[in-house]
Amino acid sequence: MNTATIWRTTLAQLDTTSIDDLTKTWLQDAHLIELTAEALHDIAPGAAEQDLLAFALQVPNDLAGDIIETRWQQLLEDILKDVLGQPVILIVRPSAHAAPVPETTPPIHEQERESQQAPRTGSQSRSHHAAPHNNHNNNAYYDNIPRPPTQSEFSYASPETLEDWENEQRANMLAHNRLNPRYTFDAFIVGNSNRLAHAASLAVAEAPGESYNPLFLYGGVGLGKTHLLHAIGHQGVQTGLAVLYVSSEQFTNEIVNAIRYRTTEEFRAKYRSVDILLVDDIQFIAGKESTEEEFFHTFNSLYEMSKQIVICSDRPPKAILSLEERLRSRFEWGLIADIQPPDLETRMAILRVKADLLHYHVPDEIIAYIAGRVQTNIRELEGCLNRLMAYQQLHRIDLTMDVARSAISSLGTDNREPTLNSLQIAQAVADYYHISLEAMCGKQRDKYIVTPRQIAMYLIRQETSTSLLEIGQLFGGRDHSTVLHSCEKIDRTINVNQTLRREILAIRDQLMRE
Ligand SMILES: Nc1ncnc2c1ncn2[C@@H]1O[C@H](COP(=O)(O)OP(=O)(O)OP(=O)(O)O)[C@@H](O)[C@H]1O
Repeated sequence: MNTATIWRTTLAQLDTTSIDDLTKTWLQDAHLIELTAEALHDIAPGAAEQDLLAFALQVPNDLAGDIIETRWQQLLEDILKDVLGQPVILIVRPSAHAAPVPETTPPIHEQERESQQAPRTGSQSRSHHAAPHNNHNNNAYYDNIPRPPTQSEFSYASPETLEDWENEQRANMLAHNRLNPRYTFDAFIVGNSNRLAHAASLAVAEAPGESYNPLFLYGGVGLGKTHLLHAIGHQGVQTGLAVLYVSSEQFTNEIVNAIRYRTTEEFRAKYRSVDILLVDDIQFIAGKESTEEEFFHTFNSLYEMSKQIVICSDRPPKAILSLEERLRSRFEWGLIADIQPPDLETRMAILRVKADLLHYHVPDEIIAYIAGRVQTNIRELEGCLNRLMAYQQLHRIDLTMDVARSAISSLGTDNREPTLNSLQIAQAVADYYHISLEAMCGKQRDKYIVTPRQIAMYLIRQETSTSLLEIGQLFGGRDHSTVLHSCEKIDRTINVNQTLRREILAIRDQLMRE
């Protein structure tokens, strides 16, 4: 895909409903430019060390740069990541600075002057450093790249300043809390795998600090923990609360910098002035002594003030081995809710919602096909849908099952195809209905044999590229029109017969597990 296509695909997937008209125009006029590793290294050395694809987004003017960077950068990076299947860093630059040539670092007093104009918050820091009119500050693109303390940070000590600063912090958090606008409760599909986590998150969002405090959510990669965290945040923001979302990595970087530049007062004030603190990937603080210590005090002071704390992790508190005992026990005070990998129906529902959000019409059988392919990571599931859309649009062809197969297998995600063959499917169907494979593939016409046979034909047609003729041969030498008729019959019936649909989903689920 060239960068123009990547950008077009990204724009197609951006839910523009919440974007104002002016920004939409800027985004339409923007150009995506791929950055070489060298250029990225000069702009953001810390980022260059990570395995990221880097792009500069050339936008029409400084104001566009400011707004897109502050409000939409994260979302654009997320979508680009989905489109490309790889983490992406996006550097927003107004056109005057668009060429991916790094600029030299300005004298330090210039940085100080800029820093004094707007106090830094965790949520703002990236945008502040990378402000488009001073691209040199992209050198400090990530918070973990130490920067010299500014005058405003050193002079921050008297209670009066603290109070002003706190008010400003709250206002900033409301305006720039970096919550992903797509991660709302409305956009979250509830199934058995995430019901408890969803209900608990909703309860916390409705009465922060009152129901479960802390709420500890855990589950595997890409299962919706961050989504729920943001959804709680959005609801808090809507009710005028100060919400702070932070990854434990950011928290660690901030505390390291605060210690280094003696700004721990500022750090503490920031974290203790929030109404809802949302911390992602808490497992990463384990074993980091100063971070754990600081988090312990932050936790206590928010808890004592009945402020809500929500924490996410990839494992339950007990399994975070090097975590200090006093923190572990605090994490267990409230409610611990897990998120399990979604079942096939939930995966299909998620895909349906995501496709609808993209205004992308995807036939049910293709939704089922993708949901069957990706079982444990919803991010990957979305990635497949995005790639399918890009593939179809690039080739300008109708979306058929064959197109879906080639799109997904050509992108290397369909790693099950070679191992899933007709015979396996037939065997799985026979096992499910407790009949013998021989009977199912034979001539018998009893109903208890005929229906499984038709289901097996239907599934083989869906899951493999076996031709109608070959399927017919497998099932006692039936001709291709009989096979086609059977497949069409099952296709029609599952739309009206819930039991049959569930049975087929269960067989498919079982097959994918094997
Ligand atoms: N139940 C769901 N309904 C709709 N979308 C979902 C659901 N669960 C996850 N997603 C989507 O899947 C993607 C990955 O989710 P998210 O980033 O929240 O996962 P995570 O559990 O935080 O992963 P990680 O451990 O990698 O941080 C997001 O785009 C999110 O919107």
